[in-house]
Amino acid sequence: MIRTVLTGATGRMGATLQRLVHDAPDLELVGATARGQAAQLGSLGVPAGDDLGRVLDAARAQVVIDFTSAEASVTHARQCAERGVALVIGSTGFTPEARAEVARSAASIPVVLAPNTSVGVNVVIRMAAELARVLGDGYDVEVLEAHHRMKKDAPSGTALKLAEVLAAALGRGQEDLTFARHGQVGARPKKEIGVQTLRGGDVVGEHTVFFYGEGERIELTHRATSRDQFGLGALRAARWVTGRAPGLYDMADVLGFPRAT
Ligand SMILES: NC(=O)C1=CN([C@@H]2O[C@H](COP(=O)(O)OP(=O)(O)OC[C@H]3O[C@@H](n4cnc5c(N)ncnc54)[C@H](OP(=O)(O)O)[C@@H]3O)[C@@H](O)[C@H]2O)C=CC1
Ligand SMILES: O=C(O)C1=N[C@H](C(=O)O)C[C@H](O)C1
Repeated sequence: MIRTVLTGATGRMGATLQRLVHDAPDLELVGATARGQAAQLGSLGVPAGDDLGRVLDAARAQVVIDFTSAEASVTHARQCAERGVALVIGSTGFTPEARAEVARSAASIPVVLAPNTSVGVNVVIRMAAELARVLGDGYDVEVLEAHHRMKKDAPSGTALKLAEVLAAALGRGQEDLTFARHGQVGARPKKEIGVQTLRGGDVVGEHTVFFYGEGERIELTHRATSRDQFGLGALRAARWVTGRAPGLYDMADVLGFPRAT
């Protein structure tokens, strides 16, 4: 049994993961954390609280699954590194500096950092890169994402990953990404990759890549209708990362895909 700790266990993903770990034959929940609502975790019967370090000291964990926030995940990565515990991070909203801090922790433990743990989305990311390579510069590329009204970061981590992978496939850079348009923006620069955000209701997560050509367009869409696929992918990542060599990995590594970027 893989001894597993969940951070953010009271959250939307945390609640999903509690159920999935409970149902998994090869994973055992040995600890849990939350922030303001940590008192709710008492009924789990495992070490719990608002401090991952203390929970890890009591739990003899092998892996932590972390869906909280980028800020919290940086601290969690440091706490795991200090104790030699493997880590799966699903949190999004990382600044380049926060990501670099996680990479520093990953020098001493294995870390999977994945803005989207659904297998389907990762297949779409791969297909999007392939389409971009085949279609080349003759098509205008736009990424559209939609999420529930409670989501804090924008654009989604998945949309950013798609944009990064598309830019790499087309030989473009960060300077070609445009995150919003308003006012007299002028004609669309040929190399621009637009990333647009919608927020509302209970949308679990939707991403579309548009390739707009002359007289045709191609749309590649993933729609999540439940959080279970994110959770099942995170469990797959937890099994894969436990016992690995230190390093910063992503879902492409977990799924055995060649790295897109
Ligand atoms: N990789 C993927 O496939 C997916 C990624 N996500 C990402 O996962 C993250 C969480 O999403 P979601 O579950 O919807 O968010 P929620 O707001 O529902 O849950 C966040 C959880 O994290 C806890 N938390 C926040 N800050 C801290 C902290 N400093 N220390 C400990 N616990 C903390 C909260 O505790 P409390 O409630 O007590 O404050 C809560 O339990 C987001 O970044 C989201 O974008 C979401 C879905 C899929
Ligand atoms: O916050 C969410 O809900 C989600 N966040 C991830 C992201 O930012 O890409 C993944 C998923 O679409 C749900």
